[in-house]
Amino acid sequence: MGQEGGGASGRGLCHGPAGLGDEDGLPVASLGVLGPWQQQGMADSAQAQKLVYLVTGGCGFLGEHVVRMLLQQEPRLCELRVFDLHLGPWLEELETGPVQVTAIQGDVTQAHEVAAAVAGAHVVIHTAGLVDVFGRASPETIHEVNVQGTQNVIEACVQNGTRFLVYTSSMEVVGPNIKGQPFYRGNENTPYEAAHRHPYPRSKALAERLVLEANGRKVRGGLPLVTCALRPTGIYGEGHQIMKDFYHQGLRLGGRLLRAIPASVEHGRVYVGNVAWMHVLVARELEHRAPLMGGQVYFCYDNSPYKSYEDFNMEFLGPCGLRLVGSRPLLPYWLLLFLATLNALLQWLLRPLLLYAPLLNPYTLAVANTTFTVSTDKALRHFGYEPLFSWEESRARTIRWVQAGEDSTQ
Ligand SMILES: NC(=O)C1=CN([C@@H]2O[C@H](COP(=O)(O)OP(=O)(O)OC[C@H]3O[C@@H](n4cnc5c(N)ncnc54)[C@H](O)[C@@H]3O)[C@@H](O)[C@H]2O)C=CC1
Ligand SMILES: CC(C)CCC[C@@H](C)[C@H]1CC[C@H]2[C@@H]3[C@H](O)CC4=CC(=O)CC[C@]4(C)[C@H]3CC[C@]12C
Repeated sequence: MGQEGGGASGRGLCHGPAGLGDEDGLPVASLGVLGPWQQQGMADSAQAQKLVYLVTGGCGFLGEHVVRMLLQQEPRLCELRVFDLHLGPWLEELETGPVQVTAIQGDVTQAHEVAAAVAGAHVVIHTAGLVDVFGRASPETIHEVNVQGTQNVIEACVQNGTRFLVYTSSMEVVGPNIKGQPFYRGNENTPYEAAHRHPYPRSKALAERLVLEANGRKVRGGLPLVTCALRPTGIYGEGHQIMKDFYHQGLRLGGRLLRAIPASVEHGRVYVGNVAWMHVLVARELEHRAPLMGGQVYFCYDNSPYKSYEDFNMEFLGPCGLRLVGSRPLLPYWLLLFLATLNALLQWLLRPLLLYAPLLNPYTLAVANTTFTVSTDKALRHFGYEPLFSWEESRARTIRWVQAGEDSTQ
């Protein structure tokens, strides 16, 4: 991918918020996009293309779906900036079209890089984050990326006069909590003691609070910032690396996976396409429904069935030839907890020599073993959200992706 210095090209075509100018300074690459079907849609639309969107973490699992969804579903888009620490090769596939796609390699922990990327954007969708519950990164790094990075995004919006900020939070800001209390089909108002010790949920909770508290702050030009936070449950779909890991583990075990979690434990899951669609809708509606939506949180939900983590995965891995062995956990809980604790101890002992970060640790065991599901219609009531993909379609797409055996989401 070609890279340019200086400001993002194509910005001259779009008008920034309140006529603010752009800033320079980041390595950027401009890529035209839109397939023929989208070009047709644009031609049909009487709406002018005028909006500049920035998606941080736009090359991640969710971020890529948000980027593609915006290109398909946001006719007012003029420029789409994709900001990420690691730019994905799939960006190159995007063809020249009426929407300017600007790839920006940058780090959310670097305030000046974020400020340069935000300059001139109308809407920021902040999905970038360090998703680590396995002990790969230090607690300090997780805090820096998830909390300081979010603070940098907020300050950049304020400095640049960008008024609309959508934050990808997580169900983890609520729970499961350290007491392992169940959250059974709860909604945004369900009382629950949110108490965290693990760096990831703690960082997401702090970052979410920063975003919500920033709602109403005056941005450059004097207008108020409008923010809201989306809380997905466990996301699945094309690009879900842990699903692929379980698939390969099952293949290594001769087509079998061994049940570890009771089937009665419900774990909330949501299809990535619907999470992306919810981000696009929120971003679109924030302007018109600011008094209602500003400072609000929304769980991300769809019609995916309530099941245990493993039984849910089998909806995809079963048709790919795997079998879940055992109607009850094959190992008693105390033994799993012992193994998880042993893994944590080994991780600590080996740290000076190598990174040992298996999927099973006391935290992941607790999350997988605690019922946490949501049932709400807040997003429908506030901004008309309905899942774009049915459960059948979400399932079929995910199965197709697992079977394809590649890492691309397409
Ligand atoms: N995967 C899941 O089940 C859930 C994820 N989330 C949230 O959704 C968001 C996206 O998560 P995923 O797509 O699953 O993770 P991901 O790891 O696939 O994507 C995160 C993206 O952020 C980028 N990034 C990380 N550090 C960065 C930095 N310092 N500067 C710029 N970019 C950086 C990464 O390169 C990556 O492309 C995260 O904020 C996460 O907390 C929320 C609920 C569930
Ligand atoms: C046999 C083991 C006990 C099974 C381990 C499964 C775990 C690796 C995963 C079970 C639940 C997952 C988490 C959950 O879906 C909620 C999440 C929300 C986020 O914001 C980030 C990801 C995650 C923490 C997710 C991570 C993997 C699990 C712990």
